[in-house]
Amino acid sequence: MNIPPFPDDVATEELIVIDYGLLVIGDSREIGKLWDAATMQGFWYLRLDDLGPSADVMYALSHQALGLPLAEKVRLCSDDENGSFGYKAMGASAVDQKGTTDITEFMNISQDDVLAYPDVMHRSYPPLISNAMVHIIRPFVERCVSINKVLLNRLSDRLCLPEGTLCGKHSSGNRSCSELRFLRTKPCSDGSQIALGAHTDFGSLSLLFNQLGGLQILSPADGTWKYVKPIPGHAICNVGDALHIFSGGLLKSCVHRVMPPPGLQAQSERWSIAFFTRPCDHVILHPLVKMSGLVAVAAEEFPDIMSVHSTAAHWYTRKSTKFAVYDETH
Ligand SMILES: O=C(O)CCC(=O)C(=O)O
Ligand SMILES: [Fe+2]
Repeated sequence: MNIPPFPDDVATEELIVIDYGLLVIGDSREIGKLWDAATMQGFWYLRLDDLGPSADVMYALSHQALGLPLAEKVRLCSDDENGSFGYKAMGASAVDQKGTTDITEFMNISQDDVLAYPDVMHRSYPPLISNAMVHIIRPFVERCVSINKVLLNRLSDRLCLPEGTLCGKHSSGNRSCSELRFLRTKPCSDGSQIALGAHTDFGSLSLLFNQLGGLQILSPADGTWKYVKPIPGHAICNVGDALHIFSGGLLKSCVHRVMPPPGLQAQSERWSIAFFTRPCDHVILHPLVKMSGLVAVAAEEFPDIMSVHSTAAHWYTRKSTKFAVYDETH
């Protein structure tokens, strides 16, 4: 794809760049950078040397999946118990108090369904997707799972939690709301139209693969919206609510949204791929104060977090319902 340049005259957030290979080998300086990013902005770039080919194949698949006729996609509207997996049409959620609706459609594919294929854990998918499960989707999902495991282990250690604590809350084999998402935003002549409303991510860690701008974060430094510029070869990573809660508020789940791509990019359709790692459904979201003195001290400052005591599945359902109707607190 010929990608028009990201403009240099829009407010853009500088994110810390972290090299995934150095995290894998336990480089202490890189782990320190991950800690700084996760505790300050909650967002960072993750440099992945071999991102290119698998992401390209996934973009092609996302074009085919969201290119299915609308009637077929509508038949895939989420009907699972947590209301997540399957299709979300453009306009299904409100982006402001007036009830203006979003202009982004999704196809969500459950991690459990991908890893268990051909068994079905939550729902089935159209042949276009199921035929790609083994050779295209599963290797990509397995790679995302292993990246997020490395990130969870490094963060778990820095939180002074017993070894493997965070990964243990995400063990595959138990049902979870973890999912792969394909997103498409149609070109929009109104640059002020919010494409996907402000939210924090509901799970633990999100990996985003973007080619065009449009993602904005509410900058923790000054509370204004700033674009995140996509960098080839890098995923954009962020902390979600579950890690914010487990860590007693130390790890930041930053508010973000999607706007139409800026500048010359506005003419293009925006495609994006996201992978969300979420705790297993039965896991209780609560600060891990008994497992880490660091978390216990941090949590004292956040009474709101101390009062959270919800399963991951319930948190997900409650947040996605709020997201659909617009609620300033989501
Ligand atoms: O498309 C993007 O860049 C972000 C999407 C997002 O924030 C989400 O799906 O939760
Ligand atoms: Fe998000």
